[in-house]
Amino acid sequence: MAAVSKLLADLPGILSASLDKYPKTVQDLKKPRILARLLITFAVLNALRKFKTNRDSMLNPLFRSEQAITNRYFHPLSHIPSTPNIVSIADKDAVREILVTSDFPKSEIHEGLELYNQHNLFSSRNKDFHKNRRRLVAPAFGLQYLRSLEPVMHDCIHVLIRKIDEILEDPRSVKKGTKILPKGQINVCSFMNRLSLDIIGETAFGQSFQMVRDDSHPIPRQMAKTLKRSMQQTFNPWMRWFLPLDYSFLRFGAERVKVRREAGEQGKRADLLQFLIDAQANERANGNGETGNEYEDMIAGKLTDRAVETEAIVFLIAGSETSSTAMTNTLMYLVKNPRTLNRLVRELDQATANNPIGALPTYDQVRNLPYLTACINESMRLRPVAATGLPREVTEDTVMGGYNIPKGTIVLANIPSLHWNKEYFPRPTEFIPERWIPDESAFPLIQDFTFYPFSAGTRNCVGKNFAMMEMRLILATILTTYDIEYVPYQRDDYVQFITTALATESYIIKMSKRL
Ligand code: HEM
Repeated sequence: MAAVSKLLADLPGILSASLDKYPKTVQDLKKPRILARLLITFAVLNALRKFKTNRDSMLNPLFRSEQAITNRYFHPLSHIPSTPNIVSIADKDAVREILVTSDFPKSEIHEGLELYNQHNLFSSRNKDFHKNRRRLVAPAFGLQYLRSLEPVMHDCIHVLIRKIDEILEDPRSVKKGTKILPKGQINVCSFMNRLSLDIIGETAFGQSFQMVRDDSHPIPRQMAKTLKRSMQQTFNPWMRWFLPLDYSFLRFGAERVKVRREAGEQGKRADLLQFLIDAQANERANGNGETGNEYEDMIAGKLTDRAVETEAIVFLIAGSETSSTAMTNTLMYLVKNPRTLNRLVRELDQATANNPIGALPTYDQVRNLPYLTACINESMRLRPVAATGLPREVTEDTVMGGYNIPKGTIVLANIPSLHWNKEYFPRPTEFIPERWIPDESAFPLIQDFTFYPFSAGTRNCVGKNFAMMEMRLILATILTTYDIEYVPYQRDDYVQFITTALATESYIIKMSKRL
């Protein structure tokens, strides 16, 4: 202790000595000393605060004071070792082993998505918890239940069509402060993002964010900022000292659940939130509800009130940018490949030929269209949402692809490399939807376990059916309502924080109403 206090006392001198190499005046000499003192005070205060939060969360695993929610000084990755222990794997058999056969648990990095310091379906590494929670939540994404969401999705898509029409008519009718594009041009990246937020808002919280209409709801923006910053902090831990994370968007989830509960029988509607509330009520009625021991309830995956709020927020995080990026990418590949675009439009026109004017394509009309599915698959092959791969932790010494992998190693199922491997996908960088249609493909049949846009095994995407339904409905509507065309000279590179998105958050295409 004495040595530490001596070091602290000497530090300003040590720091300022290096800064003072060429002091000019007495004032110049003092400045670095003051700065050094300030920095040390700041560091000590933060260390104390971090220690306290750490201690609190160790004493109570469900530590959930307002401070823990809104200002997480303790980050689960703060003790990650600095030596690299990650192996990136793109061999199809090894990837299958990681995700399916051995079903290795998710890596520590996923804990960055723990909310209220509790496990949730996406973040948890605890297999028992995950099994129990997934059993409760998965039926919400069954095809039967999803069908009841079609009218909600249609309502949101109608708003999109109205908004696009408005902008095509008058390009200045965008939100104040947004760049006004030349007449006939639409930023589809922005609209796909806003539409998927509205849909998940409606289905997971019973309320659209009205992002398509107004683009001004604070919650999506605040959430995106926090998650982005959280990922930046994972790789640059020093940022935690200066930029605390703002988790106040969690309150939105809590408020929406409260509103729904208070509305009682009359407020019931068929959506994901109602499913969670009903599942909780069923568990309680069957005597399988919470025991009152918060920690045990969490590990057992019980649907506590907090769990209902958290899972709804998880749907918002996992189910918005993912679908919107996949749709933007598909539109981007289509405008760059007019022959493919024409063929898809023909398929959609045929499927919806009997629709009255203005009616949107229905799920029944689009769910089995081979070319539409092929185009979506091909775009997710070229640009998988998990662009940096899926990290898993090896729980015992193992041999994979002839290599010894010691316990504790992070194995990264490198999905993009797998998808771009010419052994599995000839002419891998080209957008060729025909490769997904066995009768038409010029290539050998696509092998099993080479395509993982939604991952695989126990941790595969629970929202896959939801996403496919949403993407089919939206793409079919856009392509049967508008002619679309490529706009040259724009960036289309992408970045990944939690999921993948276009770096510029913009992709512009020409649109005109079809006659
Ligand atoms: C095109 C759209 C989507 C893609 C490509 C996608 C992809 C993925 C992938 C690759 C994973 C595994 C992540 C990992 O192992 O680290 C995953 C998990 C998950 N996704 Fe999706 N997703 C999409 C849409 C959705 C939607 C719409 C929802 C919800 C409404 C959703 C909810 C989830 C959840 C809750 C998990 C965690 C499942 C578990 O661990 O049991 N996703 N998704």
